Amino acid sequence: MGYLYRLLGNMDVVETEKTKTTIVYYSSTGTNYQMALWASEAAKAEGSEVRLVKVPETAPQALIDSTPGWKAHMEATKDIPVATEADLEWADALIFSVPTRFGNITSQMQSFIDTLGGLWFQGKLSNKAVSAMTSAQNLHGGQEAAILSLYTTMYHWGAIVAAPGYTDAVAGEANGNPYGTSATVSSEGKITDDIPALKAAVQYQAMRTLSVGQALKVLNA
Ligand SMILES: Cc1cc2nc3c(=O)[nH]c(=O)nc-3n(C[C@H](O)[C@H](O)[C@H](O)COP(=O)(O)O)c2cc1C
Repeated sequence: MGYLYRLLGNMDVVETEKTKTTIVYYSSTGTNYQMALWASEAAKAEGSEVRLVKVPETAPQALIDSTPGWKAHMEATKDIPVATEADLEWADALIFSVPTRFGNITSQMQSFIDTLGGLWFQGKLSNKAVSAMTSAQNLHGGQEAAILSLYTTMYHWGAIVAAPGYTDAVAGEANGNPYGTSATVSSEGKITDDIPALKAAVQYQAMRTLSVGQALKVLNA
């Protein structure tokens, strides 16, 4: 009863305030950056305020410098802001995009997540709508495992996972991963999926996650 009263009492928040979406990504060769960018454009088109941020790079500079695609991507995205606790606290909806590495997320993303203990302890990561996207080289290279491992953390936060499922045809057409959009990349780092279908799936996932974030604003007001 108290919960319902609070919910209804805050309905004006849903009507009047823009949804805030933070898109957090890690990318070595540009795939997850591209997906994050598509999600950012889609969220803005839906009227959301958006922050597009990358997690800090932790790999040795010598390794990056010796890998041409990695080095070029770091240079091309040097002006993208680095993710902070404040970017996560600010948002109603969080979308993550991270490569699959050995069937898991990258250590760069995990390192950033491991700095969020204080925010979690204060309850500032709860009741946010979240979803995740990934890319991998192989068609069955661990995409689902990577996304699900990230969702384990989200459940600890008390976030609300707004995975695409099969709630729309476009979500199924790009690799059919119901947990989150997954791209397939060649060893040269080029996306081998049908780009319009992949982009449509990313756009749909972004729209769905921020819509859930908008609905959850009543819990966070
Ligand atoms: C150390 C390492 C581990 C990887 N592990 C996997 C894997 O388990 N499965 C897979 O299909 N691809 C794997 N890949 C390929 C990456 O998923 C691919 O490079 C990434 O999706 C590209 O994303 P980005 O362009 O955003 O960096 C691995 C790549 C590296 C460098």
